[in-house]
Amino acid sequence: MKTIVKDLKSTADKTKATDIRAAFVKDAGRFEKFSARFDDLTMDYSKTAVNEEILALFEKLAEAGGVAKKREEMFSGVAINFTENRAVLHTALRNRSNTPVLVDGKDVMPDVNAVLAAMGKFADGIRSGALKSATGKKITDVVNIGIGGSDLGPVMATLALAPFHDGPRAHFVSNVDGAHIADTLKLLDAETTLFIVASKTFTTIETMTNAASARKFIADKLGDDAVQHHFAAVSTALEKVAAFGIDATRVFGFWDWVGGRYSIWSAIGLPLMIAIGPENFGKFLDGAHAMDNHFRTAPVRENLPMLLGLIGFYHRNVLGYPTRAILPYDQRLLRFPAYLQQLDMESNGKGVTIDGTPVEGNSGPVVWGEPGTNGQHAFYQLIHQGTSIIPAEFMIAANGFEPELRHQHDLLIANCLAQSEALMKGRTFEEAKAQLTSKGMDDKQADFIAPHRVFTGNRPSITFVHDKLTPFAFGRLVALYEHRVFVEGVLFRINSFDQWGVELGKELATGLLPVVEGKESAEGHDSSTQGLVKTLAGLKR
Ligand SMILES: O=P(O)(O)OC[C@H]1O[C@H](O)[C@H](O)[C@@H](O)[C@@H]1O
Repeated sequence: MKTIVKDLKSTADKTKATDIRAAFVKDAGRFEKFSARFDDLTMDYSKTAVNEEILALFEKLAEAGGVAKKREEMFSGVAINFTENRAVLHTALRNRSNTPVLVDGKDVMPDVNAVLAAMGKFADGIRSGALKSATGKKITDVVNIGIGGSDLGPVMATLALAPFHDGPRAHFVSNVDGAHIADTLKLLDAETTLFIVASKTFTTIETMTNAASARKFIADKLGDDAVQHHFAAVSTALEKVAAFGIDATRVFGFWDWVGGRYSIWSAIGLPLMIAIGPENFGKFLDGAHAMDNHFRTAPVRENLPMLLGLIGFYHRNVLGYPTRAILPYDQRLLRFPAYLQQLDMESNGKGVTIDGTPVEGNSGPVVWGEPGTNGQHAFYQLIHQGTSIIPAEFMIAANGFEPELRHQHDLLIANCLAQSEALMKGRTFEEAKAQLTSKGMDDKQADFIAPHRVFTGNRPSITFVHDKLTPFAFGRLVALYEHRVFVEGVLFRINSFDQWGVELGKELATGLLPVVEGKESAEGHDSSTQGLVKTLAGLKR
């Protein structure tokens, strides 16, 4: 591995791989060579610092890193999340071929199918009005109460598939800040609202606190007996759900081999299913399954998640780029960057390898982004001319859902393509100066202004193009990114599936609550924390 990383460095230098602009001038067939296709999904990575030699080294890197072996282990239920002794089987949740998947010798597929069927029945009941509120009314609003993986997936996906949303209105409450639930409840009629309490562990303080507030909302308005008609739950901790008082027929389980950030395919997807219907939810699973099969079988050079992961590793650990921007040219993918932040940063933000030794080089990058074109008018300045190189990942559909607004969609496409072209090509001093003088500026003034209008170019980007953001295409896209994170994690030699880094803050918050409430002294905390507690106490009313 180490020698291949070194070879990648020296080969990138020797072949001047980062001069992407020159590579395009030299080779008119660059797009054909450095793009890959899976059905209608095209991944154009020709605007990154790759060439034939680098690709050959990518193949070696994947081999030396043991990616294929780990991939098989993941798909076949080996406990690759060894710090928690768990299998990693979100792929079983969308295993539409229904081939057996064994965990400790037991096929998990019958349970997966049973929960999916129960979700479908419940979703249909809510959508049709057969499952009524306590006062016999049809449910008009569904509120998902969850956080992290129990929120980001459903909220992101429901927005992404808005054109298919024909069920009750969907709302999402995650933050423990009372403002979140208060602002949501203000919009709702208790009589026609269903709450879904979504928590893998059913202990997460934010979710439990919001669930208690929601329960009070129903009990105050409709009485205690109404609660059972207005709540459902999703969890792996079924006994804890029972203690909360949610009727067993409205509880949908999943399993410890589903990581929170990989749980949208499980019962955590219930609010999405209620919004778009079980059939469309099935198509969403189909798309992910298609990507799973592609990832599992396609050779490295044709394998989209493999290529995406290898390029990600190359950007981070060979070229040293600290962040990457996710820039969907699709307003409905508004929350996709936030979703990928959890998927990627919670998975690969680790400092220790699987051997318990410090990671050599770097692990996962900072992931951030916003949909285009909004980002263009906010932070693209830095991506184009700032001092950090930020690899960008663009995504665009050939077709929107509003044929009458085709002209707007074409404008969206033009913007997306223009950005990646501008990043790659840039603008030289001579070009900038010529532009100015052609507009009548004198030579001296043009010399003075032109440096500010220079773009270095050679800024890497990947562009994904597909037909349309259908449930199938969307499932495929999410699974693509999951597998990319997997590939990078294997190459970083880390466990991508635990999240110990989240724990410390949680522990300290629990300890600080009585201090903030004034029941315990702040003694023993550092002077900054003590000072802040005191300042806040002074302002408290
Ligand atoms: O679903 P829950 O058990 O409530 O967990 C919600 C979230 O909690 C923590 O922050 C974990 O790090 C996340 O991975 C998880 O998604």
